Amino acid sequence: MVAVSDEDWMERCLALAEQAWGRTTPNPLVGAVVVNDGLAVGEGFHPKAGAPHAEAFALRAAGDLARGATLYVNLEPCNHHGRTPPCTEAIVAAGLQRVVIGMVDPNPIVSGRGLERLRTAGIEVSVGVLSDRCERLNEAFSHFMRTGRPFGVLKYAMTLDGKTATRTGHSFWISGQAARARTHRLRAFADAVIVGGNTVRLDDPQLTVRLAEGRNPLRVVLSRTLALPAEARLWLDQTPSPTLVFTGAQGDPQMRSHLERLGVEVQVLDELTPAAVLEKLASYPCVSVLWECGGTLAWSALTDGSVQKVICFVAPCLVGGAQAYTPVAGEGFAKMHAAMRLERVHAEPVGEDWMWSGYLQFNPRN
Ligand SMILES: Nc1nc(O)c(N)c(N[C@@H]2O[C@H](COP(=O)(O)O)[C@@H](O)[C@H]2O)n1
Ligand SMILES: [Zn+2]
Repeated sequence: MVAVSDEDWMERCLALAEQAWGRTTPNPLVGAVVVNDGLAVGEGFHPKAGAPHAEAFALRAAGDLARGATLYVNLEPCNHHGRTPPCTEAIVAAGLQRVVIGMVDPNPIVSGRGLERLRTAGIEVSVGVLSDRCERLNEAFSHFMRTGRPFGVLKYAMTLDGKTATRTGHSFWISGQAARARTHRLRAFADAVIVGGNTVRLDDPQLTVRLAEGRNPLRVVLSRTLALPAEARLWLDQTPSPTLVFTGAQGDPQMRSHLERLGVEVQVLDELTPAAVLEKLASYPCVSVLWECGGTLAWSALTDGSVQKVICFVAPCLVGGAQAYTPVAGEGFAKMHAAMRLERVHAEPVGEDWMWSGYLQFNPRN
């Protein structure tokens, strides 16, 4: 690879890190490159939690050529004994001259200590190369580290007249193949995909990754009453990944027994709210969740701080009808000035559709 600037090498780190997309939970996505005399002499990425860190792979590949070289890595090297030894010690021992870092590690047991250790050893350290891209790649990890709660992404597809189904509830398919493949890539990253009982009744979804590379997420259903179909693909086929149902005290006991007989775990919460569900999922650990639910649950998740990012696919078609199927329903606001506004908004074409994404403005849980 011909690369000349720090940014180019950091770009390579990001590409390496992405090779473990969806496989590192609860750890971040990290890639590293050792560059000696303008040439990459060692590369690596963190493949999964418990495995060596990206820096360890890159240093191992570089061997003696690491001496006097520069290490590029998108996250601050760790300086703690976790499941693996501290990368800072390996970097010092390998005799690197310079370390270029994309972002400081938000993990409080690392944050800043890795930089300090390297500088104390006389290594030149530069921080913040392609920092926006590095932060975005590990936005879920950063949120989880800061708040202890999973990063929530609300994803939906709608027609140009703002509907998520026709007046009869038919919704296959709103968006085209490319947008659906993009959704599957989001699923491959999320630790859990969450829907409500209505979505199970209406769509009988599988919530698996079929149009992209990657592993299947935990499949989660929220249902206050457990008024659910006895036969649904989420319970009849649990080979792709387990299904977990959350209900409240008024959940139908017969349906609960039926689901449990099929091997579905049912958890009863005193208060069935999106925030309470995320609190439970945090301990799995789920670092990120994808809300693929209908409008009523989407409203609850948005208003109780369980969504940090919104991704909306807009399909160039119109279906008319009343307001039955809208992406966000619930009580709604009375005045426009109360609207939840997104920041860092981005729009791009995906096949014949457009994908809009943005982040919810400050909320104590964001
Ligand atoms: N810089 C860096 N490179 C990697 O490849 C990493 N996986 C990390 N992770 C940091 O270390 C923590 C995990 O440590 P163990 O794998 O359990 O030893 C993780 O929370 C990050 O802070 N960092
Ligand atoms: Zn490390």
